[in-house]
Amino acid sequence: MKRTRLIAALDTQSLDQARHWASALDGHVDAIKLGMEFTYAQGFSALREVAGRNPLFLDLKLHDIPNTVAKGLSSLAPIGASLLTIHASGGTAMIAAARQAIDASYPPLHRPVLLAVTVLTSIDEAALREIGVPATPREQVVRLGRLAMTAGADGLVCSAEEIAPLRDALGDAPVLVVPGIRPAGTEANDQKRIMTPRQAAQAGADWIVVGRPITQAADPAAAAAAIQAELATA
Ligand SMILES: O=C(O)c1cc(=O)[nH]c(=O)n1[C@@H]1O[C@H](COP(=O)(O)O)[C@@H](O)[C@H]1O
Repeated sequence: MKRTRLIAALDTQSLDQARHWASALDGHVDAIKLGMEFTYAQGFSALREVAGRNPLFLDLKLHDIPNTVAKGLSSLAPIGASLLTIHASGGTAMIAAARQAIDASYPPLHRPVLLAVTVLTSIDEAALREIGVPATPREQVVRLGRLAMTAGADGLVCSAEEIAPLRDALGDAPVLVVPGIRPAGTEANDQKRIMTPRQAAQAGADWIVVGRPITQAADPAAAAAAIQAELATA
């Protein structure tokens, strides 16, 4: 069975903090995720420095009209990210424009994995209803996942609860990236749809994304190593 890989989400505004975490985690994680908190505070030039030799997951969750998303993605090409995010709820035209922009702007051997975020892991059924979506998270994730893959995404961001229904609906094709991961005994924080690293690996996640359970641990490297051990024995 394929190995589930670990992405550490380094959510901070501080360059020193991000550098410190990245160096402590070197060799313990398979990729580094930097998102809007870090990028808005430190700018794009700091991204590569922090990721170092690790693959960079640049998580900016683009969601706009198709032309703006396409041009935004082509502006990101020089950074050389390995994974990028857009919101699946931007719809077919936006996702197709993102696909075209990636194919046109990135060298074929260095194309990032284009991930469509389905339903955020901080959203539950009540929150979906509040925004006018009369579906369970699982139903909505499968609906958006199918739409996004048909429109040209390479993969999907979902919670571990939706891995099995997505595999049933779409097979092995989508790269599944799974946040909302909480090792046993850690705080949920603002996450609603959570599972342990082991559960996500057993369900078939390609990558798990872990932020605070690593970065807020007394020893982040030890926390990451413990998660890797859990993945290896899942
Ligand atoms: O796209 C993401 O990475 C993402 C999607 C999602 O649905 N939920 C989610 O938590 N994330 C990101 O994954 C990370 C989770 O962080 P922790 O909750 O601290 O483990 C954060 O950086 C979020 O921005």
